[in-house]
Amino acid sequence: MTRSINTVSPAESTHVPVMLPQVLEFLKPQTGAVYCDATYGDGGYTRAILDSCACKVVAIDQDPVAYDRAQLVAKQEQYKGRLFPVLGRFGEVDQLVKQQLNWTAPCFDGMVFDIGVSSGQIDNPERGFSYKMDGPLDMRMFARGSSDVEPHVPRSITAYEVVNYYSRQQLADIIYQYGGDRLSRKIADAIVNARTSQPIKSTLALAQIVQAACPQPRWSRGGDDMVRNSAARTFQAIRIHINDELEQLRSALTCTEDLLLPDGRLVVVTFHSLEDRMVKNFLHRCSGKRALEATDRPVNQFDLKRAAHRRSSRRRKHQQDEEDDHQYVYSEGGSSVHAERPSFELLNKHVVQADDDELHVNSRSRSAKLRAARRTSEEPIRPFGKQT
Ligand SMILES: C[S@@+](CC[C@H](N)C(=O)[O-])C[C@H]1O[C@@H](n2cnc3c(N)ncnc32)[C@H](O)[C@@H]1O
Repeated sequence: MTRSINTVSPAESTHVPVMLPQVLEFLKPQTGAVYCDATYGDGGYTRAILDSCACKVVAIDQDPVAYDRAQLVAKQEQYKGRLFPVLGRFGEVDQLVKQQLNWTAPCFDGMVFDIGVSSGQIDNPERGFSYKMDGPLDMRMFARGSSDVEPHVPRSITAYEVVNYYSRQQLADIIYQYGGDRLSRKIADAIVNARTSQPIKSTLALAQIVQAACPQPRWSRGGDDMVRNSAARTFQAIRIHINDELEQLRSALTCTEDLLLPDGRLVVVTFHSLEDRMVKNFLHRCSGKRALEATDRPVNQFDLKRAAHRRSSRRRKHQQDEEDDHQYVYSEGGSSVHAERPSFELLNKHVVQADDDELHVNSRSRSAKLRAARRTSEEPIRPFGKQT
């Protein structure tokens, strides 16, 4: 297999940063300050932060290709001594900072997260993220490709293993939970039936199986890929599962309370309703706002027509929130300190979304949601429990 991804240069950058002006507006970079870009990707945010004033940036990415790219950028004259690339997962950002930089918390004046995949990852068929281009079923963000063994990144299953070895029920659960596809059982059936004759080896083979199981209804033509295309949703679901994306975010949010200096700013851009809900919940609890009411919860955008199902899933979510609340009250000894001594102050009352101009030039920004907050000087609240 040819592997053009091994050689990178800063000029190869293909990712158009989402809501960049808004990110800078909320982060407010200051001369002499130190920021953490927890999702370096193609470096769009990092370069903009560094270009805005004489500050420093710690740039984290779990993708070795992004890390290599960051190292090249760090050698450029204008960024020398100001950009610190770190290879690793943002869910362990506290450990990365301690072990790789030898810094102690709190150490950041601002942290920014741009959750998800970069265009560079999607557009490289060898990474296996795209249902539109043929490639191996990989989808690991923390490896260069399925044929690589990286000594310094975690070993994990690939999409090949998920698709060919997971049970029908496991597949249906993943596709429903992370892809929001109400036809998840039908898709899981189609995958299990197809693999009885021979293993499913490529992205296009998987996409064809899913699309054949759920042909695109005529009413759904046009609009967002995620809304109209079952293959897009199935690929997203498998990617989220393989890269443990929700758990990574949950753990990273908890780390921000320890790593941000008083007055430090947190900016998070998400592309999935489950992620946005997690960020909203975290910031609301840390800022002393009530936990989300059942009616506030983002409903699964793909399930709008299924009211009955929605009601039962709300009941499940409500139960989950009650469990979270219980855990919180338990860890804080039953007092409601979060309301009196909030660790964050919200910077935007309503979620920020891309404006029409950006939507026009970057369709990827359609589902992006930005939330921002300022760290107070109060003790961490850790609404998701303590870091282990
Ligand atoms: C949407 S891109 C970021 C794009 C970047 N803001 C830019 O302007 O170029 C997301 C990046 O985050 C990385 N990423 C995703 N999950 C991660 C995790 N848990 N730890 C570290 N990096 C992660 C991906 O590898 C990808 O490069």
